[in-house]
Amino acid sequence: MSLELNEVTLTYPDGDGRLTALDRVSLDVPGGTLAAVVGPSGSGKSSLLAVAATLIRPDSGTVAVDGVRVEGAAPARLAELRRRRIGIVFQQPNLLASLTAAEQLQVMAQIDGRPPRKARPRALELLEAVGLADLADRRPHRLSGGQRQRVNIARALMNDPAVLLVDEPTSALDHERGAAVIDLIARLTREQGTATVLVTHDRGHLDAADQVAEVLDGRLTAPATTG
Ligand SMILES: Nc1ncnc2c1ncn2[C@@H]1O[C@H](COP(=O)(O)OP(=O)(O)OP(=O)(O)O)[C@@H](O)[C@H]1O
Repeated sequence: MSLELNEVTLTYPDGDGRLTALDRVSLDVPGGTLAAVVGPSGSGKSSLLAVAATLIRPDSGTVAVDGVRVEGAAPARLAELRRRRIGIVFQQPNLLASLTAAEQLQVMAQIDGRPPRKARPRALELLEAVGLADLADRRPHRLSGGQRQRVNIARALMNDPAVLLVDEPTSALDHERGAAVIDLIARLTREQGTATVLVTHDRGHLDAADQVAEVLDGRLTAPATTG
């Protein structure tokens, strides 16, 4: 399990010219490793995650998810790669109001063509891993913000992804709950063996990371290994 970006450049149309959002960015995240990417607003963090998630194709450079090269892959192959090998945790949990916590996870199996009922044991196991074993049958309106974010994280792990991409998961949480969510992501990264990229603008969250890279104007500093 790994994520590798090599010399990735991404530009967007900008008036008559192009704006360079990522400038020859390289990042190598082995399985079981948490890489934090920090940087100010507009520096390119979301663009980096979108490229790693295979949602945007870069202008140049290569991306490999779990050893599978993304360039030139047919759209159907990319969709399968996203479904099976990539877990994404967005800032906002975006849970479905009518489903219980366990069902939010089971639906991921259904999307992947597997019977949701058979996926229930794995859903309950993951809810236990994120500390929500007792709340599996609650709907989102009866969960706190931190609990919803935990469901969101467990859901991203439902299809056993090789790569876990996490975008500012603590923006809606107070500092203490935010720190607990980051510690949880670090622990799950080790337990599940995912290659995890965590994007944050909050430097208070970096202790839990194995690598820290800073992005400034689309350029990434070489990741420093922490701890
Ligand atoms: N779809 C787009 N079209 C044109 N320009 C874009 C687009 N998306 C992002 N940009 C520009 O690319 C640059 C990088 O944006 P990006 O969203 O990746 O930064 P970010 O670090 O994630 O910012 P934030 O922390 O505010 O989310 C910015 O200058 C932004 O304005």
